[in-house]
Amino acid sequence: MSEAVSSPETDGHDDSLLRVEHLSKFFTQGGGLLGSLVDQDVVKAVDDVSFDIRRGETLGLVGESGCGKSTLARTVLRLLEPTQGSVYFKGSDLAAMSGEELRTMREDMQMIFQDPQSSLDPRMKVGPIVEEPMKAHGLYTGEREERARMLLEKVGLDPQHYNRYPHQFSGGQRQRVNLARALSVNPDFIVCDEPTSALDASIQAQVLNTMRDLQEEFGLTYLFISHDLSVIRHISDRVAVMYLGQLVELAETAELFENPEHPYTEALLQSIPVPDPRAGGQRGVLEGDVPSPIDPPSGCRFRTRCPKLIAPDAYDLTQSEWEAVRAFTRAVQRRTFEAERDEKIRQEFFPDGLPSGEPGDIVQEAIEAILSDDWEEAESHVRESFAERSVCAKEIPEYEVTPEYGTGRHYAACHLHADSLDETGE
Ligand SMILES: Nc1ncnc2c1ncn2[C@@H]1O[C@H](COP(=O)(O)OP(=O)(O)OP(=O)(O)O)[C@@H](O)[C@H]1O
Repeated sequence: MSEAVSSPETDGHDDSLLRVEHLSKFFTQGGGLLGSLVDQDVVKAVDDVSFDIRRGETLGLVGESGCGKSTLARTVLRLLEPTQGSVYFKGSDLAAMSGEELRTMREDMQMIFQDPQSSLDPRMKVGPIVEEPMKAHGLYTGEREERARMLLEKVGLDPQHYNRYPHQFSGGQRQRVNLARALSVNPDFIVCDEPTSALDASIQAQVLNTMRDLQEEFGLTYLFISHDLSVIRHISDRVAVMYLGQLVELAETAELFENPEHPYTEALLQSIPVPDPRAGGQRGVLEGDVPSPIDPPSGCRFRTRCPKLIAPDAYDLTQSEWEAVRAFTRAVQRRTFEAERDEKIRQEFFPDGLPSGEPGDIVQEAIEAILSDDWEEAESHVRESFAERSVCAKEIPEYEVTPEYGTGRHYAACHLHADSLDETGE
């Protein structure tokens, strides 16, 4: 099992601006009539996440809705108290900071949200909106208006717009106002949470380009969150992929897109809509629902949806036998076929015959349970006998693989890389 240093990219680069170590954020919800602790559910929104962000880079964070991206961002900024773990910003542990120290540090860490409409006070003119953080931090006294006008121009607006109200701007322009506002206190680090998701594609590209120009001019470092892989590819130097509260892959952008090493990343990439569907782009490769973060799967969290689940060592199955067993197991779990004759089920899933020995007996018993309409029995039998005996269910994967593109490190949390030379945690 890996140790603290083994998680992705936490090897303390000298140029790290931010280092996140084993960070977790759990929420408790529910509770019985008497609010008893026993009945409360613990939502593991972020669970043991480690990475670093280097000065001047953009780290993209991508994953499906609900995987914990926003919670991670807020916990990194300590807008939410971490349940466990540490965040080092410029080498200092944010958790150990007092109120005043944290306040000063916050000047350097700003956040931009998705919906520019709701984050701008409709009753305030944009000039004072941009000046607000300067006031709050007691900065640039006597020169705030001048600075606000300068920043409006830098983000691509007219300095004369200083006296306009938010409703007089388009969505893209409002997001530019937000950018100016975030920049007003001269931060080093900006967390951008889906900043362009509410915008049309062409406007989105313009705002992203402005963000890149500003990054260069002001020496900014971004953590850029999006569920949209094309946006992530456009803006990021490195990309972290998140699934069910954990990072599953982290690599330089070209490496991640050209050489994805985690089945979840592969599935995400294959589900990007292709401009011409007749060109043969695959769709719908991500089967099934994301499990609940209250009771996530053991071992690899993606295993319950993984098309590459590894065969249990306990059985001596050929690759094609295992593929048939795996397809049967998934179909039983999802009840995607009719309970008809024994022969018909065998024909559909095992046209070359059942595997010999114990695995074959298990499949036969599951088929019999299905024919007696006891799907639950069949489901638990195949789950306990196959899925839960896989290394994917038994061990948490943490590996480093050799990159094909670039020179950066490539972290891939998948047991398929157990043979990889650079296994972490040794
Ligand atoms: N305050 C809270 N109390 C309980 N559960 C929460 C709370 N905030 C978030 N969650 C849960 O934590 C998980 C992660 O949510 P989060 O909003 O961080 O995901 P996300 O990846 O940012 O999703 P989206 O892209 O939809 O914003 C979800 O299951 C969510 O329901």
